[in-house]
Amino acid sequence: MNVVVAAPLRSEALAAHAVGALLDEVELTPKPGLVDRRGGGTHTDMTLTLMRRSAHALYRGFVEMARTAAEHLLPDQNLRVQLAAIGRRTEADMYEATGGVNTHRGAIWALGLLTASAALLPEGSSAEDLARTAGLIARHPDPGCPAKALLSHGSRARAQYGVPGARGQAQAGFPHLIDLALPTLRRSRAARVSEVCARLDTLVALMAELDDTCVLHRGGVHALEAVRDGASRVLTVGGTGTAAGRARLSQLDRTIASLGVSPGGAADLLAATLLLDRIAPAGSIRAQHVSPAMTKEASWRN
Ligand SMILES: CC(C)(COP(=O)(O)OP(=O)(O)OC[C@H]1O[C@@H](n2cnc3c(N)ncnc32)[C@H](O)[C@@H]1O)[C@@H](O)C(=O)NCCC(=O)NCCS
Ligand SMILES: Nc1ncnc2c1ncn2[C@@H]1O[C@H](COP(=O)(O)OP(=O)(O)OP(=O)(O)O)[C@@H](O)[C@H]1O
Repeated sequence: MNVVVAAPLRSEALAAHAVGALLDEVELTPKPGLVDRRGGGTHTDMTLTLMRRSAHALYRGFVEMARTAAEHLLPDQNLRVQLAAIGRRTEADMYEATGGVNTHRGAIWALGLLTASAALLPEGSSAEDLARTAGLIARHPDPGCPAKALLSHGSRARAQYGVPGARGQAQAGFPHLIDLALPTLRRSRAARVSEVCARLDTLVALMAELDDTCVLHRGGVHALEAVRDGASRVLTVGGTGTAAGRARLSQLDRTIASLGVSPGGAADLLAATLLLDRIAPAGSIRAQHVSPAMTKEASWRN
């Protein structure tokens, strides 16, 4: 039964889910290269405590995004402008909480858009509808975008390697969430692996497919290919719920440590997947759609 929650309370509930999803992501262990319960991964400026503090600091911004979206009837340019301003204020909250470290910039973007679209659409909307509506919002121009944003690591990687990055992923309606990550999470659960393994499988599936600008800017194409190949090798032996998959995950961990890169984009999309899993009912995902990513993923399950 879907309980209809009054708009202000719903905004707070959605924001709490967004923060909860970020905490679930960071606590998940072992994640190659990323901050987890073992430590900072390949990040010298981040700890688990810092990531937790950062996630909590984003609550206010997510509430504001949800409230603003709830007041709108359409995912229009006006909403985009308002969300961008809130997004930048939320980034400032993050930097204040972390002493200037970029702990969640990509996550504010992805989870902010999804939180806003959940507030805009009726409760119980499907993950597909939430992702599509988030994409509609993201496709509007951002006139307040400061010129220095063009110097971000993601912008540079996009220009140098011609990949769509975080912006392109959102503008396309988060295809990696809908066609790959959420189906992987739910399929791994249905195969009765532990919840930790289902989430790790989801992260690894994302790492195997994503053009992650975090990896590209630190390690270039060679590193991205090594990450994707290592992640695919975990999946081809049945995922992290198997002994062989676990051994290959450890190997991937060592590869990523030696390359000194970090799959931050995959981590963001894992958190976004966990948010959709919390707020969109299971079974509402397109079951018929088969993308190349899913076909590839299906091959490791056979
Ligand atoms: C679009 C954003 C992410 C900036 O992206 P850009 O690539 O220029 O910058 P930056 O390198 O700082 O951040 C990119 C981050 O996205 C993540 N990421 C990397 N690759 C990918 C990918 N392929 N898919 C998804 N996320 C990715 C990583 O965590 C990375 O750190 C965003 O920060 C932004 O424009 N913010 C402005 C505020 C705004 O509009 N907010 C409104 C909605 S909440
Ligand atoms: N558990 C996690 N560990 C590390 N990064 C994460 C994690 N979860 C999400 N991320 C994402 O990774 C991004 C940080 O990655 P990274 O530090 O590589 O970015 P950067 O600041 O652009 O680069 P650099 O640190 O090389 O200067 C954040 O935007 C954040 O959203």
